[in-house]
Amino acid sequence: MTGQTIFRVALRGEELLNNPRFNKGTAFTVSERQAFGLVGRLPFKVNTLDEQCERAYNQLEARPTAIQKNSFLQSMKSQNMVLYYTLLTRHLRELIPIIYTPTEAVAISDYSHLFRRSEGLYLTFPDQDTMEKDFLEQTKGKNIDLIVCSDSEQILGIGDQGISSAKSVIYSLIGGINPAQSLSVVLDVGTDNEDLLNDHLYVGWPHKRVRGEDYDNFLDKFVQIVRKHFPHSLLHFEDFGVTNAQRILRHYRDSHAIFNDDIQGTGAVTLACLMAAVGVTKSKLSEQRYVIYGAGSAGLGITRQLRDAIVTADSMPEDKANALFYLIDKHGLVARSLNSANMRDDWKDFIQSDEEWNDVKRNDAGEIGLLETIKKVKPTVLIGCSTHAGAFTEEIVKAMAEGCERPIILPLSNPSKLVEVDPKDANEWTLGKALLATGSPFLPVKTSGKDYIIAECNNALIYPGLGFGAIITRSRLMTDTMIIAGARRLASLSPALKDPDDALLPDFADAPEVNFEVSVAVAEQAIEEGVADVDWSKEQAREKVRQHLWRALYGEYVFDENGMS
Ligand SMILES: NC(=O)C1=CN([C@@H]2O[C@H](COP(=O)(O)OP(=O)(O)OC[C@H]3O[C@@H](n4cnc5c(N)ncnc54)[C@H](O)[C@@H]3O)[C@@H](O)[C@H]2O)C=CC1
Ligand SMILES: CC(=O)C(=O)O
Ligand SMILES: [Mg+2]
Repeated sequence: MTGQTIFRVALRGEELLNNPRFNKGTAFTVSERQAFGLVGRLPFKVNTLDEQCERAYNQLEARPTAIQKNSFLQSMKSQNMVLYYTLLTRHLRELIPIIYTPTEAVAISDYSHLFRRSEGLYLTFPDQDTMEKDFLEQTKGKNIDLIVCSDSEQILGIGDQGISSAKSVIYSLIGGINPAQSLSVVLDVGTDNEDLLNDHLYVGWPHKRVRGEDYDNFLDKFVQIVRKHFPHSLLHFEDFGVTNAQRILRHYRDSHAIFNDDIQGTGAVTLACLMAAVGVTKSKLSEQRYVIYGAGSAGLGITRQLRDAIVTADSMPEDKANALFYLIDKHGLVARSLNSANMRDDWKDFIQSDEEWNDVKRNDAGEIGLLETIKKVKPTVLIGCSTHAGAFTEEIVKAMAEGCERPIILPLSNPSKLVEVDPKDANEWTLGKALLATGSPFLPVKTSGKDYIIAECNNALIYPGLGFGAIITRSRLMTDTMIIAGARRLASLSPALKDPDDALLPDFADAPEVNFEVSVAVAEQAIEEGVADVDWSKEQAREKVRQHLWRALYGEYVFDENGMS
């Protein structure tokens, strides 16, 4: 798209200025002001987008705290979308941590207090009888390609509303998905967070979380509405609780293009990160021993993703590949002896037999902890998805370093305050030997005078590209092989492949280019395996992705009463 693109717009006057999608503020030209009844509604000066960005950035900079900057940007999003996305694009590296992790976690945890304006669709349990009507009200006349929904149970480990819209922004900013063609949805089935239930300003449904059959029926109603009205859409699930995430993905993924970001997005970005790490250590994924600390949606998603990659790429039988993984959750090592109430069905492929662990110290409850596991297993890879801040202590990190030359340590819990180990400490304790990546952004660290860049292993580095690849090919499904194709492409862009001391993953400043490549890889794979519904070939994927990338540009408006509104 260029600045000359013409949009036929049906809105005039206040309505146009109040519509964030079409509002240009002081950038409306003189002729547009005349045609759209804006002459007296705007100050004299016509600004360029550059001038608007400069002013907005100065205002943003004047806000002293990250959360104030976040609120400012949130307001800007509801006033002028092009300006919002342009500003973010121009200051990507600086502003992603403001609109996404870690600051967004603060905004989400204070959602009801910071609330100014609704975004997307709110579907609430007691209103389920009108769900389809409410859905159609919101999507009338729209061509929706992407639906991002969350039931808010596991929002960045803190539990409140507001994540769907933040994840949608990343899709547009990094992935090039037109925000007019995406819909963010809050599925409000209550909350078990007592603080929220007792907060008279809480904007959600103040009720204990609905579970069991009632929950399943509510969710099913929503999924069937999506399938009926937007059969080619991608349905993105975000931050569902651990008892629902995997179950729901399994239930629906063979009938619609479903994507669970915490399971599959995190699995994919971590697979890419580890492909790069084993490139540095000149070994194979199948030659590692993995300890996964926190075996919930993300931890188990990563485990399965890695296991599947080992089975396909390294031709290892599945049971042998399963045996490379040691899961640890709240009750210690996942072993046969674990009390059945603390065991989860999803862990069944990775349960340790008790005989092998007879010689290992257990706590009073008979559980085996992380340190004991590391001492016995001598893992080469330690991944944290536990929300347990500081769990990787000096003793644990040093034990990792004793067991292998270059321990790969990925403390992935978000936001930053929940990280299992500060990368600076892990780097120091291992004298710079550890290969590190975190879930939230961290500054480079210096050990023995040398700078180490800490890669951000966050699903946002890959999910926009995975999604766009599926959308552009109108894929019926989001298959494992499409996800692996995206992960491989991401891994091939790792800076560490050129310089082993560089970051394991590309920088977020390069996220748009990286996701472009991921989209192409996913689109090629979707066509190759026959889940795509397009009449162009795999060879055309790169050009098609390029043509369809959305960019924030004003274009030129012509009034047309039958135009866009
Ligand atoms: N870097 C990234 O891209 C991503 C990071 N995450 C982060 O990972 C963390 C977990 O997220 P989800 O898997 O979605 O949550 P989840 O609730 O599905 O899983 C958390 C797991 O950790 C376990 N756990 C809790 N306390 C523990 C402890 N003290 N020791 C061992 N295990 C413990 C829980 O029982 C549960 O199985 C969050 O902080 C989240 O922000 C999640 C998705 C993506
Ligand atoms: C990144 C992400 O999806 C999470 O922390 O839940
Ligand atoms: Mg998440």
